[in-house]
Amino acid sequence: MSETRQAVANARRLVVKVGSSALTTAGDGLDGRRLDALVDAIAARIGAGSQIVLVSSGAIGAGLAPLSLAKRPRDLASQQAAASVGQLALAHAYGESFGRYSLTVGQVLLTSDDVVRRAHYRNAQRTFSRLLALGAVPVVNENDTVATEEIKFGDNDRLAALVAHLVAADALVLLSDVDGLYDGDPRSGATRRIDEVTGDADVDGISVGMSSSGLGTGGMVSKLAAARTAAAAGIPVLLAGASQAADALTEAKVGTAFAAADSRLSARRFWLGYATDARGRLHLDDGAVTAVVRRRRSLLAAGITGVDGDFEAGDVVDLVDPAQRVVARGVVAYDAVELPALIGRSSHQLPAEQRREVVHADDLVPFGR
Ligand SMILES: Nc1ncnc2c1ncn2[C@@H]1O[C@H](COP(=O)(O)OP(=O)(O)O)[C@@H](O)[C@H]1O
Ligand SMILES: N[C@@H](CCC(=O)OP(=O)(O)O)C(=O)O
Repeated sequence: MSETRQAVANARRLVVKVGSSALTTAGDGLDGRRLDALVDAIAARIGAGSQIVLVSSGAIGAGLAPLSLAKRPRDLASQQAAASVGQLALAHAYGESFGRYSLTVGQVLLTSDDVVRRAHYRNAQRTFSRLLALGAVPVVNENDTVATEEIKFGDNDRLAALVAHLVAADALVLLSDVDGLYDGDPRSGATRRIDEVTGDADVDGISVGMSSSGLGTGGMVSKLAAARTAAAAGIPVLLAGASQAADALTEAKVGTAFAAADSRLSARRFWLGYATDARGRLHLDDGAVTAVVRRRRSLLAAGITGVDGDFEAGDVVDLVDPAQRVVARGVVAYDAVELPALIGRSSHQLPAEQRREVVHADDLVPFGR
């Protein structure tokens, strides 16, 4: 068995994420039978000595039927109303289901602010560690009723990866309605499941699509991004079907395994690269991409071809290559309004006070491995 699968099978602390499509059905809401089967698998792993943090989607899906909504609404306010009703049903269902094993659950609702702001981050960390020390199972979801468009995590796959970092998990298990990552969108015809992903090269060129169930949000795109985030934090990931939860949580021989990166990013670089959102974009020419990504150099004004966004010095920006791919992220040293006069010019053409790097190498996280 691969080292990654072994690491998942042996992990002492795991984050398990389950998607809406694995727990709810559009017309009928929460599916108690599937929820119980998931809880059976988690309780067995806890019984075998592991600690588990459960990140569960499904609040919006569970709130539809009680509010007589036929399908997931599109507007934020109705989604938030559905989440408000559904989260209560979800928490109640987990309480009852884990109760069959005399396990107590604790609800943790988070917004991205809670991960980005240091004081909130530390508080959440303390709560998780105390819940686990007391033998409770933390059940996490995004705090949908207060999260506005800009502060929404966007999807619980990303939330799960950030929580895995926050609780220093040894493994992340993503459970969905699909039994792994396929080399093309399974809806588009013959495709093959990928067994193991060791780096970006293994997933380059495969077609990943959005959710098919109408209940999930991120589809495979967000699962791949979450796996990359966890890998950067040094955490191995297993992506499998929720119906395979029992196998995934014992021998970990099912689904797609994503290896953790060899070197774990420091907490600050992890935050910079993965936990925050960028406030703007700097477009780089090929020479600057090579300097920044391969040679780990600072970004100078000479290699920048364009600027988007209304950011200030100290904000986080994405660095984009000529093919429009985000190749790195970093803290910018100038306000957006200052840059147009500097870009494309080499240092000796600039006044002394504008010769500093646009993004210093110490404040830069290149992507791709
Ligand atoms: N390359 C791919 N491999 C596997 N699934 C894919 C791929 N591309 C798109 N998908 C779709 O992504 C869906 C899972 O995402 P989603 O519905 O958001 O799940 P969840 O609710 O578990 O977060 C699958 O049901 C599948 O239709
Ligand atoms: N917070 C939302 C879930 C958002 C979400 O990411 O859903 P999914 O893609 O099914 O994991 C809810 O509970 O409905």
